[in-house]
Amino acid sequence: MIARLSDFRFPDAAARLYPDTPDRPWVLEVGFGDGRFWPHFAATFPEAPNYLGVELSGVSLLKAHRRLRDAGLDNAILTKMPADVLVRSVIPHAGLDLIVVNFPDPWPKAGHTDHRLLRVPFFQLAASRLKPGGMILLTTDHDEYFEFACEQAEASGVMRVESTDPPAAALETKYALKWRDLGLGVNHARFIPTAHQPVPHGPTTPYPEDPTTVPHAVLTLPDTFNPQTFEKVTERNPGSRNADEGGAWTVILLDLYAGLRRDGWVVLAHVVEGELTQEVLIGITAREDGTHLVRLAKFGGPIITTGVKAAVGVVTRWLEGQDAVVKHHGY
Ligand SMILES: C[S@@+](CC[C@H](N)C(=O)[O-])C[C@H]1O[C@@H](n2cnc3c(N)ncnc32)[C@H](O)[C@@H]1O
Repeated sequence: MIARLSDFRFPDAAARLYPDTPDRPWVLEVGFGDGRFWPHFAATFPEAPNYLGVELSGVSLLKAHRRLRDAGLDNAILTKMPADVLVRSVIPHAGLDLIVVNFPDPWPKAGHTDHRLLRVPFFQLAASRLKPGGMILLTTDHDEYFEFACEQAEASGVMRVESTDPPAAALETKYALKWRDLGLGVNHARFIPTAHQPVPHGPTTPYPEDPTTVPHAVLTLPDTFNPQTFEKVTERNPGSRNADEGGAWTVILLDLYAGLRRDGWVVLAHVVEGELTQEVLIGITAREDGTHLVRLAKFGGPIITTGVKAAVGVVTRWLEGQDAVVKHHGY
């Protein structure tokens, strides 16, 4: 099954995601590519563990989905988003038994190591999300990234490193076969948490069922409001040190569209928060009492983050700049 970010809870629970098999171990694979690892690895268990796969590539997602469906792996969920977002916002504390990373992108160029997944912050996050006895398995052909990851795990203060042989299934992935054909060897390590300090999930919530709690504002537009052009608007916030108050965000209002069916407009906004980006629509709709409602639309399945609430604020402030008078802030 394929899940979108908006299909999850923040944090979620294995019992909700896998209602038929809630008591099985829970395995996360990061960057599953075309999905060859899981059918091989799952077959080494008497019953397939619950599986969550996260990938950035939509093409890979579809290939892997077909492969897992054909293998009859019903308790497998695939999702397309950055791994960091999934692990931080969706995975509960002490939720996972295993995190598998096979042949992660090595970002080999000088100055690009900040793009690597396996750095101190990810190890600390992973230690918080793994159960006692859980671990991360890394298999990679890239010697330099392997050493870097081992150093980062030690530096995290919450992981110990064991070098062992990779599971056979990790040698059957598309990249494993590619490196094998080139005659290259692989490195494998287990990263085992030595502490499970909780890392907060942040203030993310699903799109509310109750419309009154959707981020919004109520305002009066001047009679003269009839925009014929729109200049892009960008606002940035460097973020709070307190993760529960949300991190840095950038909001770009890209365009404004007039409704043809009823009195109103829609703003297209691009919201960036670390690895997470969302394109959201914010409606500006006439109400019976003559005021207008500025509200985040459900279209596109947005989740409510600090940056998405801020986007409603950016639209509201832009309208104030067009002489609107705000009656109520609800964001
Ligand atoms: C070198 S490929 C390896 C694919 C597969 N594991 C294999 O062994 O064949 C790395 C994969 O990780 C994915 N990826 C890179 N960064 C990611 C991230 N932050 N979150 C999720 N997937 C990511 C890429 O899209 C790519 O498919």
